[in-house]
Amino acid sequence: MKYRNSEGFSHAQADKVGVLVTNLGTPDAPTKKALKRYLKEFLWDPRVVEVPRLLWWFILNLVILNIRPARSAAAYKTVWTERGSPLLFHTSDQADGIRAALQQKWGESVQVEFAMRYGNPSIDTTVEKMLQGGVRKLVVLPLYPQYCASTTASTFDKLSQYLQKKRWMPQLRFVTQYCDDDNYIQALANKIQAHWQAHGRADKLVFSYHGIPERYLHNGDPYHCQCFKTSRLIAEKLDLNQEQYLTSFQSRFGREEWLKPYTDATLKALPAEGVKSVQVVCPGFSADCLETIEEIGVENRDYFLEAGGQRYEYIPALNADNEHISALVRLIERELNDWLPVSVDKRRGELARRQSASV
Ligand SMILES: C=CC1=C(C)c2cc3[nH]c(cc4nc(cc5[nH]c(cc1n2)c(C)c5CCC(=O)O)C(CCC(=O)O)=C4C)c(C)c3C=C
Ligand SMILES: [Fe+2]
Ligand SMILES: [Fe+2]
Repeated sequence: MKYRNSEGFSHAQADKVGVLVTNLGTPDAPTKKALKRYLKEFLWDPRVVEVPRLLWWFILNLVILNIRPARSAAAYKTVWTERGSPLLFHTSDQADGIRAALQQKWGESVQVEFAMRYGNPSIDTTVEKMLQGGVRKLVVLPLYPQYCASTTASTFDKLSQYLQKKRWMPQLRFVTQYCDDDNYIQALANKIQAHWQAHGRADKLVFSYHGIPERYLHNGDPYHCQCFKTSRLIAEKLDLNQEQYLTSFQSRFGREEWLKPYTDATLKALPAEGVKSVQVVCPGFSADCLETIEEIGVENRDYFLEAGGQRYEYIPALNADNEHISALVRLIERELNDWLPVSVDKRRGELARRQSASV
């Protein structure tokens, strides 16, 4: 059979609205074997590495997958927790927070789940579960504030590949970016301000984003512009002038040129320019993960201090902070509003009004 049927479908089942939040994905364990599986899936995605397939097959399978898994596993071991990978448990907590807020308003008519683009829980199994549960309308929010083909569009590819196999696909809304969403910007500005209150200010605030090959920018990817926009909007909220902050790009991979300035080179150069203290924040990462905890929290700290810097602080990601959850909920509600019946709150209010009118 070509298409997958909706097994167990009953005409009496109530329709639901689904909310799927996604992130990149992470290995199942900090081991060489798990890393090999994860990196193979991730780096074989043509949205991530835009290199002719045959050439890339040889480089990936004969070189990278023989070297990188052991190195990456060692790095993942340093950030692994009792709850597993930080990216996984933060995303799970975010979904819990969003579910609690939405179900308080709309009850069981909303189903909230999270999934990962690579690895587990997969988009396929999660969406299948939602459709089985009666979800007929689906909002997808990839937790990438800035649009990038390598992340956002790749998530859409994976979802649509799955839906292509389904007989009955849901009505779909897909959030492609929220780099300038006022609630997200405000949440980040407040997080920085709270850090200043606890620790004082530094000479410079560094906004560090995950990099991509510079070639992708020249081919029309808006990611670079959206990163600069996010930095500018946060800086405006904080009343910072151009001397007080900068934007840079981290996590380079491979030999070609990536977006510049590079975070590591910048942090190595700043002390010689008289910048002795920095605070680094990563607005593109909605959850702390290997790239923030280890690369920014440890590796880049060493570069800065070894180059003569005196004080280095990493300001954590928004993770499952209340303000982040409310910002994401408001983002989702914008997509949901005309899909849902009157909310439980409104219904309760209406009932109370009717009861008091009849007394
Ligand atoms: C060609 C390679 C890569 C591109 C392009 C890329 C873009 C990109 N990635 C993120 C977010 C994350 N990346 C993470 C890890 C990670 N990224 C790459 C490579 C590319 N990323 C690799 C090989 C890895 C694995 C780690 C390693 O081996 O060094 C993570 C962390 C995942 C975790 O488990 O903690 C995130 C998050 C964005 C936003 C992005 C483009 C904008
Ligand atoms: Fe990455
Ligand atoms: Fe740009």
